[in-house]
Amino acid sequence: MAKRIDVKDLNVFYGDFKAVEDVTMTVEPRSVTAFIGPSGCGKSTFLRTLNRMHEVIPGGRVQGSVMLDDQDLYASGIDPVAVRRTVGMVFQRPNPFPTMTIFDNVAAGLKLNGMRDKKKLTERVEKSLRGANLWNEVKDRLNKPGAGLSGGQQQRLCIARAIAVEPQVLLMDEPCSALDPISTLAIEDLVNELKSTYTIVIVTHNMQQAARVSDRTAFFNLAAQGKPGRLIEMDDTHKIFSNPTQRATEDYISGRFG
Ligand SMILES: Nc1ncnc2c1ncn2[C@@H]1O[C@H](COP(=O)(O)OP(=O)(O)OP(=O)(O)O)[C@@H](O)[C@H]1O
Repeated sequence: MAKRIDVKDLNVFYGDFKAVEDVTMTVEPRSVTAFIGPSGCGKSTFLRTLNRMHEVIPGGRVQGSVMLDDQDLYASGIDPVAVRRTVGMVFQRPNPFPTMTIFDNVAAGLKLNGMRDKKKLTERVEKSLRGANLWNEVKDRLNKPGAGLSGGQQQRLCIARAIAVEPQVLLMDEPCSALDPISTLAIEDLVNELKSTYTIVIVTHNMQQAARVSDRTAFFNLAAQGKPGRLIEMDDTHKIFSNPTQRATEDYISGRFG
């Protein structure tokens, strides 16, 4: 199910402003790739190009190609909504649909895709909640609002919602930044489990988190204020954190800037 992502010569714009320049990278299936780098270097912007979410921002456009296995996501005739189904996303702040029940939060995407059979819906909701390590905590209150859960539970609910529609890739944009350390560890454990099924890309400001959860790490940086962000170095995570090739990477991971 998991897919490989091949990005080639990607430039990303907001109107006339080039936010990210010339990124070429490969993300391997069934692995976790972390994006790190100082604030404003374009990690989130670049992440959103991987499921065509960038273009929902007025003026948002890209040049270059993003291949999911052998399909070019930006080829003419590709439906961006179908892309977002295949490449799911989890955001910084848990954002369950506040008035919906826990069950309906997970079932929403399935219903949108036309699944009506109650038994099938129930099975898929349970499977997704189990997959997100939330089932045991919520199985007795599926009909209560999602907004009544703790922050960490809400984020796992959002992960359950994302995996319910069976995506092949999961993009996570600082998924733990609003969570306490215990919930953060729960999400990290979950990421570790999910990578046997999905290709996962995670943006994080937390170096220890990148070192703990990822197989590969990509370091982005700005050449200067007002210049576009660039991919400086991408390698196995242990190599990036122990013996990076680029001076800027070493300075960043050792806390000398950023
Ligand atoms: N909606 C937008 N319209 C115009 N410019 C934007 C928009 N969103 C982001 N930018 C700009 O694009 C550049 C990259 O921003 P982005 O949020 O991708 O960086 P980031 O590395 O994810 O930062 P952070 O770590 O602080 O979240 C920045 O210069 C930012 O000001």
